[in-house]
Amino acid sequence: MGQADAARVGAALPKIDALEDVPAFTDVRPSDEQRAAFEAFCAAAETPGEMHLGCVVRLDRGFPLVVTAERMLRAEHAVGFAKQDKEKGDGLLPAVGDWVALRLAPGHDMGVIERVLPRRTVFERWRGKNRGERQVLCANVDAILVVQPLGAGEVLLGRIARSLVLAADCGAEPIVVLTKADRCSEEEREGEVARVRRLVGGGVRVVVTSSATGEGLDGVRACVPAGTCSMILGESGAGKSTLLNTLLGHDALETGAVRARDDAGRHTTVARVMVKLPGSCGVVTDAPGLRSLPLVGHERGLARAFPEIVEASRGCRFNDCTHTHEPGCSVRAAVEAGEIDELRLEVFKGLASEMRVSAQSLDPDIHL
Ligand SMILES: Nc1nc2c(ncn2[C@@H]2O[C@H](COP(=O)(O)OP(=O)(O)OP(=O)(O)O)[C@@H](O)[C@H]2O)c(=O)[nH]1
Ligand SMILES: [Zn+2]
Repeated sequence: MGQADAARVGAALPKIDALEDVPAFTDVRPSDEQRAAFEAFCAAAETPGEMHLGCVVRLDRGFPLVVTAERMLRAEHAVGFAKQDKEKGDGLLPAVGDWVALRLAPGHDMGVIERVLPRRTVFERWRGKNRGERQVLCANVDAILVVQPLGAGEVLLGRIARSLVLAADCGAEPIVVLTKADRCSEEEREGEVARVRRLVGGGVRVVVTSSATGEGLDGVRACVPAGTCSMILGESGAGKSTLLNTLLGHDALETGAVRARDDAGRHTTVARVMVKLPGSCGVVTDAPGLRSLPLVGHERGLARAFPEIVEASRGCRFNDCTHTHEPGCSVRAAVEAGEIDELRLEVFKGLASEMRVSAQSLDPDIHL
């Protein structure tokens, strides 16, 4: 996109001055490696004086908003991105949370993203089934807030486990946030929290919240300390936007509202935003309510989320043991001996079998 086109699209985007809760440069911290990569890039650049280190804090209709130490500005992608994009999918396009080398030519209002600096962590999801496309939802994320509502029947353990695997795979800390606590009885709530704790084990934090009563909000704040970036993940209606708005103290994000429709007539969120929580908290990225989070090649995440099962499976007689009916299954033996929780094994089996199926349907090229 040329500067003129970019300016035209830019004019349709929210006015920068009207944006609230946008993190400042000091709220989002580059790692030493990212700073070093930026300096190395500048040293080799033709116009090092025009280069700025920046963080992508919003994408409005795919259009990045970048904060640098001096200012906040809209940016477009350097021409080279279009080519990389075709060759390697959109994994290289800047995502929210990305640190970038931004060129700002004298007299221009719009920056040009010349390079996405190496990511510490990246939360991606697969889309397009076996076409092997990945979409980066957030880069450099420290924790994933896995949101599930209480008071709507049983909490979906499979959904939580799936999110745990994805978080573990990307190297971010998973934290379970159970919303809408005001919607259920004390008894129901205790039962659901116990099931969730049984699923996630002792190493994962579980916070119970209600945006209606204010319960648990400090617990969420404690999970997002200053200088860190968390991403909020949960299906549509889980209460993500309401939770964020309550933490922010005003209605910054649309809740339960009708959103723009995409080409297929589905509701979609047109903006992906990072917001700075008030006080000594860090930033949170709001991801759209995702319909599906397929597991494809997330073996590392599965092993991290279910270490005791993967460990025990090394003793199974068959390498491809599904721990269901095979003789010589160490995992089932460990369940019978009370060493592995049966609930965890049930959930694990569902996710592992999905991953086996998805691996078979994949285009082998995507492993390149
Ligand atoms: N009783 C109660 N209702 C809540 C609470 N939090 C959210 N809700 C309601 O749940 C509905 C969905 O909340 P949202 O915050 O829009 O859900 P979301 O996860 O952001 O959904 P998407 O924006 O579609 O991804 C709304 O009608 C909220 O008013 C809560 O703590 N208690
Ligand atoms: Zn087995």
